[in-house]
Amino acid sequence: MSGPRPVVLSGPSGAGKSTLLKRLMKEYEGVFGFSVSHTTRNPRPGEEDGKGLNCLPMLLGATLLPVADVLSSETSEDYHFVTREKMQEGIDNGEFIENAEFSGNMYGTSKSSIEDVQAQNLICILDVDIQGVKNIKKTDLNPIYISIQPPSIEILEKRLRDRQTETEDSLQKRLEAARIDMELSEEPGVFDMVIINDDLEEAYEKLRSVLIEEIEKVQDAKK
Ligand SMILES: Nc1ncnc2c1ncn2[C@@H]1O[C@H](COP(=O)(O)OP(=O)(O)OP(=O)(O)O)[C@@H](O)[C@H]1O
Ligand SMILES: Nc1nc2c(ncn2[C@@H]2O[C@H](COP(=O)(O)O)[C@@H](O)[C@H]2O)c(=O)[nH]1
Repeated sequence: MSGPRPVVLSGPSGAGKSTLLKRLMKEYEGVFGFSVSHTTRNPRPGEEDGKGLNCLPMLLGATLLPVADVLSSETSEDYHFVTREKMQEGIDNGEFIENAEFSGNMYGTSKSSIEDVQAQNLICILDVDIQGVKNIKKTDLNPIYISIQPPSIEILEKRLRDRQTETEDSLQKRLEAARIDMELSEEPGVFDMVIINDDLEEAYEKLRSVLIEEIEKVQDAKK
């Protein structure tokens, strides 16, 4: 796959990946494109099918999505919402670069979601769980791996509860997955950078600084 080096953002659900991403993509318009994943989970209020944070208006099927609409979305990085049958069919047909079961639902990155972004010479951002990280490491994608971590499991729980997107069952599953994720993120060599998202400004600056070289390459290529 060609184009600028992709970026994999991982970390527990509720750690703040979407919040940081949204800000990054707003500051660097025309530099990043979001790889829109598939999932079998139900859409949250405000989420739309197939809407990704792309800094150019994005042609998805017949729908041209204005940047302003995408940036105003609370959750910001929507999915292709599909049934288990449809998702399994795509996996069996080799359409996915990686897929995983998370909190009782299937999630996966299709090859075409990455290719669509790379075709525009944008930095492709993938937001995946730790299983996705492990599976992407077996491919030739060669992304920059960044983990966003919460300051503690207690703060993570509060953020997830305050977000009001999860049932109690889903919240408990996410916290369980978060404990594993937090441990694995400490293993040397898994991530190029681990960012503790305590103070949002500080976390954002760290994210920006680790990506600035790649961002400038894309900006220079556009000149
Ligand atoms: N530094 C921070 N301080 C306080 N609250 C934060 C901070 N960063 C994010 N939040 C809040 O925490 C909640 C979870 O953040 P966000 O939705 O960005 O997490 P996420 O990692 O993208 O989760 P998921 O993987 O489930 O999509 C949001 O309500 C967000 O506003
Ligand atoms: N392995 C993959 N994980 C993914 C993908 N898309 C999202 N995710 C991760 O799922 C959880 C939950 O997301 P939510 O939107 O339901 O809160 C979160 O950790 C994401 O990083 C994917 O394509 N593959």
